[in-house]
Amino acid sequence: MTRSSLTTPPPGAQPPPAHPDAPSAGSTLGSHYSKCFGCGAGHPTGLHLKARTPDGATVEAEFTVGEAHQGAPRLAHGGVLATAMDEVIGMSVYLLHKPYVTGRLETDYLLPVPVGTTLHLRAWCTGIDGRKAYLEAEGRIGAPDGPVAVRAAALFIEVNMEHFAKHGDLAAIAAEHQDYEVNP
Ligand SMILES: CCCCCCCC(=O)SCCNC(=O)CCNC(=O)[C@H](O)C(C)(C)COP(=O)(O)OP(=O)(O)OC[C@H]1O[C@@H](n2cnc3c(N)ncnc32)[C@H](O)[C@@H]1OP(=O)(O)O
Repeated sequence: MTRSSLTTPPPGAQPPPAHPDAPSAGSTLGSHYSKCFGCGAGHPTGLHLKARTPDGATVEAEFTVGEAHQGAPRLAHGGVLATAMDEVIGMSVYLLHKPYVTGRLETDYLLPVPVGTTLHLRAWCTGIDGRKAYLEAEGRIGAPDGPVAVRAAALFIEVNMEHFAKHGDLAAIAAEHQDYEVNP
């Protein structure tokens, strides 16, 4: 991964220990919002990612590239692939058990991804430094140990629920999302 200094954890930053209330090894992770383009089951044209954590530290999901995801004929659009990486990384911050938003997302495209390909996505945290979470992800073609087509590195920033109240719709989160205390 040719990640920049902005997505590289500073010296000494470590992945956090497992949060006691975070999903445990073997858990399925629910969608954080039914209309989310990445994971919402209620989104008519979204990616509908369903994630799980095999070990409490990494998150896995699959994304099958369809007709609606093309850039060049029969090939996945790079922005759609970046969205899938953002989403699987976003799901991995579930394990931190705090609300975060994407601050920066860097993506390497290593192989073209034809329509019909199932990408096996995996994301994990590489370090925490204050409000900053450093995360990485990869998408492998056809199998969990298939060739790597996409890699991403990201900086997520911890926010409080006021972020969603001020800029979005906190009530919609409160109605669906029970993992965070919405009125601390
Ligand atoms: C509970 C429901 C969960 C739902 C999850 C949904 C997730 C999403 O939708 S993400 C959507 C896309 N992302 C966004 O919309 C975020 C938009 N950006 C923002 O709101 C703000 O810029 C935000 C919150 C990231 C940071 O603002 P703010 O809280 O004022 O913090 P700020 O002081 O600017 O930054 C904190 C630190 O992060 C660093 N930082 C912030 N953004 C970046 C960036 N893009 N690149 C590098 N560093 C950054 C700052 O330099 C600062 O570092 P330091 O502490 O060393 O000085």
